[in-house]
Amino acid sequence: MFFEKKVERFLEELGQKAQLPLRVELWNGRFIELSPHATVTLRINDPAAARYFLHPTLAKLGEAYVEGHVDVEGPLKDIISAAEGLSRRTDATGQGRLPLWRWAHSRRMDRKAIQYHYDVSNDFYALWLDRHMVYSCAYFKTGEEDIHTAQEQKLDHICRKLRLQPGDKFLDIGCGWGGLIRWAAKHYGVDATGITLSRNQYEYASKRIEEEGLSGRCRVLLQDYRDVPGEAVFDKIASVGMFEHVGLKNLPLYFGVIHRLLKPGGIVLNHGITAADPDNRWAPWGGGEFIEKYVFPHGELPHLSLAIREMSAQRLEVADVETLRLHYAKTLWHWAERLEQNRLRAAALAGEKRLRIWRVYLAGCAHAFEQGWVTIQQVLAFKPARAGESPLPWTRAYMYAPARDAEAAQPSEAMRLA
Ligand SMILES: C[S@@+](CC[C@H](N)C(=O)[O-])C[C@H]1O[C@@H](n2cnc3c(N)ncnc32)[C@H](O)[C@@H]1O
Repeated sequence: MFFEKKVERFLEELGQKAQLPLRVELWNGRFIELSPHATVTLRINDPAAARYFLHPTLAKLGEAYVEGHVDVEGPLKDIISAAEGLSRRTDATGQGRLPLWRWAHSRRMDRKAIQYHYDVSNDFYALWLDRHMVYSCAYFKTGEEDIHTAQEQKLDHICRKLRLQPGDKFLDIGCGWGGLIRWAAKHYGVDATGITLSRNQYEYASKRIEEEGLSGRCRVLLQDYRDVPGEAVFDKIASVGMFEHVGLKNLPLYFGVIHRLLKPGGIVLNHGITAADPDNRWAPWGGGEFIEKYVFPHGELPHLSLAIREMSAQRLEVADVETLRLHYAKTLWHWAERLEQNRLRAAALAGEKRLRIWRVYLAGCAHAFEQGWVTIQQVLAFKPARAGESPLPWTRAYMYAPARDAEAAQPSEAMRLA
């Protein structure tokens, strides 16, 4: 009883101090209005759940919702802003924690983490991803495009940056449901191989490769990046939304594998989320803890400077960096809204708890990118062949060539000193 009163008082005080667009409905039917213009209703279902609100963080609030102790109604953006507002009351600075320990990232540990996130249900992912099932930041040219167009633009952007040519041996590390390998084989005439640790993705991608008549020049393997054999096998390598799973400890190993697999003069594009914090701190206000516990177990984000350092240490020469932070905020809002529109079906396919996790995660990450708590870059690099040569042209014009198939036929000249 004392506890319940304490929570009621805490929430009332909060209402006076913080202007949050929030109406709280308590387990006893009482309402506490935190603003005269509330757009979000938070229902606390039982007094025991009040413990989440004494020192709220994004992790605790997310957990209260995922475990069914609270329900929430209102526009997604307002819900996430209100959650941040509550967390700011607990900790004004919100500084994320330092990665004091580092996960071992053994093959077994990584496989289990990947299965947890990706082997949910292909139909569940199909409800809110685009028609190619691309599960990474899209590329917008106006910001008005739908998610299907923006993802196709992203696939082209990557293929052009890599200067894919007919006959190139192309590897996509962490290929997901195979969107990029199918696109590259179909439109750029490459021989494409994708690897993934998710059986669901492997089965889905294999089926679509066959259905689209790409067998023979496009394949997917169920394989860990550490186990791809050979040396100087590929002309071009992409890794898109995958290196977040590698772990800080294994970055030298990961970039070392890429260096081993690339032919001299070969090009790699590493597209991945990075920590905004230069010391690789987790996302603030408990956001990182929620992701670790419920979404991407053992994911770790390096700051861009560390990513570039580790690439360079493995003798990959960094040529170009593009930040896509707001592109990812927009992509995530698209996914979150599409999931909202399909909530009933999503719960039927993946279960109510998973739906709740994904609602928090998609809207929460959209907010995190919007606020600059995390960011994302495409880093283009190459394995130098000879001094005085680069496989890339003098200008960036090649990245924006108008027609993919025409460009593939007429590549621009690579840089070379006479
Ligand atoms: C966020 S998804 C991105 C998928 C795809 N690149 C896309 O853009 O749609 C991450 C991918 O990385 C793969 N992955 C993670 N760790 C891996 C590892 N150790 N070896 C191979 N693939 C891995 C997962 O299986 C998954 O396919």
